[in-house]
Amino acid sequence: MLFGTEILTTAQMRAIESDAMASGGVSGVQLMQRAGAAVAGQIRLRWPKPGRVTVLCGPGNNGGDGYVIARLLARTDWQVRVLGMDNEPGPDAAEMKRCWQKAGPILPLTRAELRRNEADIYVDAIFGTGLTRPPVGEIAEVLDYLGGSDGDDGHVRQRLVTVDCPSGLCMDSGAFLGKPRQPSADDLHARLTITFDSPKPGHLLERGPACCGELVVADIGLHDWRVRASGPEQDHRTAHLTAIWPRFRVPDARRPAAAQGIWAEWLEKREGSGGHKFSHGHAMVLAGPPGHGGAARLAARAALRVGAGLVTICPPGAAMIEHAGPPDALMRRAVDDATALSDLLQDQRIGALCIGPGCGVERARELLPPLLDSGRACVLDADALTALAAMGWNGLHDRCVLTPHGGEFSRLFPDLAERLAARPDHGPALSKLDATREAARRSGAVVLLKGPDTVIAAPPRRDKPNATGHAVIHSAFDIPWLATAGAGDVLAGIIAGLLARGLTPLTAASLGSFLHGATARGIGPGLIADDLPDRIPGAFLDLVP
Ligand SMILES: NC(=O)C1=CN([C@@H]2O[C@H](COP(=O)(O)OP(=O)(O)OC[C@H]3O[C@@H](n4cnc5c(N)ncnc54)[C@H](O)[C@@H]3O)[C@@H](O)[C@H]2O)[C@@H](O)CC1
Ligand SMILES: [K+]
Repeated sequence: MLFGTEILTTAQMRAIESDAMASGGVSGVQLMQRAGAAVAGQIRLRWPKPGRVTVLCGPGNNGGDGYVIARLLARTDWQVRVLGMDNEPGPDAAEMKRCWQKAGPILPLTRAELRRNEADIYVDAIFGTGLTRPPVGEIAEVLDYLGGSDGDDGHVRQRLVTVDCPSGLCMDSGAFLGKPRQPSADDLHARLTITFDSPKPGHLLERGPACCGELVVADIGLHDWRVRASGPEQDHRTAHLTAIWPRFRVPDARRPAAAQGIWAEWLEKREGSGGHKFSHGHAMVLAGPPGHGGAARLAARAALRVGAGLVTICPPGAAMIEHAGPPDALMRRAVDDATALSDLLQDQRIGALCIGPGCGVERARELLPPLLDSGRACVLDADALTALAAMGWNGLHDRCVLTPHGGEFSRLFPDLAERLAARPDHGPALSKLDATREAARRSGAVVLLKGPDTVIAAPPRRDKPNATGHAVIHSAFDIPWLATAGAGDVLAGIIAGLLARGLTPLTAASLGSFLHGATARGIGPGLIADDLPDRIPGAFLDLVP
């Protein structure tokens, strides 16, 4: 099992809220008051001197939160203007609206009204998890204004606090409904977003991280119902979705840092597991023809650095000379063809293989059948993925980890990539998470779709083919310098090394992705892939609590 912060889809969040309310343990109004109080509290924490705030309230419960925020800020000497809609919301929001109306008026939610008076802070409580279609008309104009389409880019951005998410953002996918999926200059950017109970996928994927600004996850007392909903008998409902993201604030008890110590334990070489090098696993990296050895060597070095007991690099005989240099700890063995690989794999101590980096597509195509037949844990990257796109899924199994970047993913799963790139016209939009899960289901392998929002998905369990497998989002928007030649080869090697050490494929891929990111964070801008393997030990040390 992997440790991180649990994420909830919007459907899961709604189900937990319904359970909580149905139990009689908490009412909808109480939840709304806690949500509003959490946002008002964050505003007062960051802007201790009361000023002018404009609260924009939408037609549903997100708007209900807005009315609570307005009331609480008005009590603490803020000058509050509320812009709202002339509609009758659900009972909880209606009650909060009436409470606000005892304190002040509701002005029309229009761009003209919004522009009439400048504010120190704008609170976007227009849409949250209930967004189902692209905003249009007057609301779209209000959102465009907040996004800076008047040419005053950054004018509102630094003063925008969003409730649950920037309105228009689909919280399941991180896409803006009705807009292209690429970044756009008038996307709504917040300085601060406060969400409730758990992050949602849209906070971590696509436009979410850039547009939410700082994300605070506020506890509104749903813990007991979330835990119940993720129990083993309910596992179709929640859990199965984990975030690894070092930059957002969650209630103390759920900090990923608490889990990092457990990871460190897994990585530590211990007496109890046997002092012999073979007891820490033997990984093999299949290298390619002369002139292409660098990528495989990066992978092999990384596999050594994550603690595999032995790592052997296996180029064709003609390329052996290229691998004569350091590291001296690396073993070398020629593998010329499929027969040679089959023979070598008779050695049961070889626990994991990495194929793809610098391998050459033809060679990968030749070596894949015996490798897959052996049933060994393996990482298929780069040229192996190109070979696989032509060969189909035959022979793949749940000990395989596929590590495509976006381009490789679209060669392997063209229909999914096409749907993922399409402009979403209703919510929830197909997410990178959905697409990666579907890819894992189709291929029967663990799929790691790379990006600043890496998604790792396991295939469904054999005994539950219709359930979704566990998935992990590793958010790395803060380390753009990791997008550099060879970084993917290092990641493939890290995962192969962790597989050799006996970690499950999903854990090896997720922890590998985390270690890769943590190492890059420690290096900073200017990083080249060669720097990464040798800095992995430093990242290990940081894991120790
Ligand atoms: N359910 C609960 O108990 C809680 C909900 N909370 C808040 O409630 C929010 C969810 O509330 P809702 O489910 O009411 O959803 P929203 O408040 O996000 O909005 C839903 C309303 O907007 C309409 N709508 C959707 N897309 C539209 C569009 N493009 N143009 C115009 N109208 C559109 C829907 O038909 C619905 O009436 C959360 O994001 C959170 O802020 C919090 O108060 C915590 C407790
Ligand atoms: K909002």
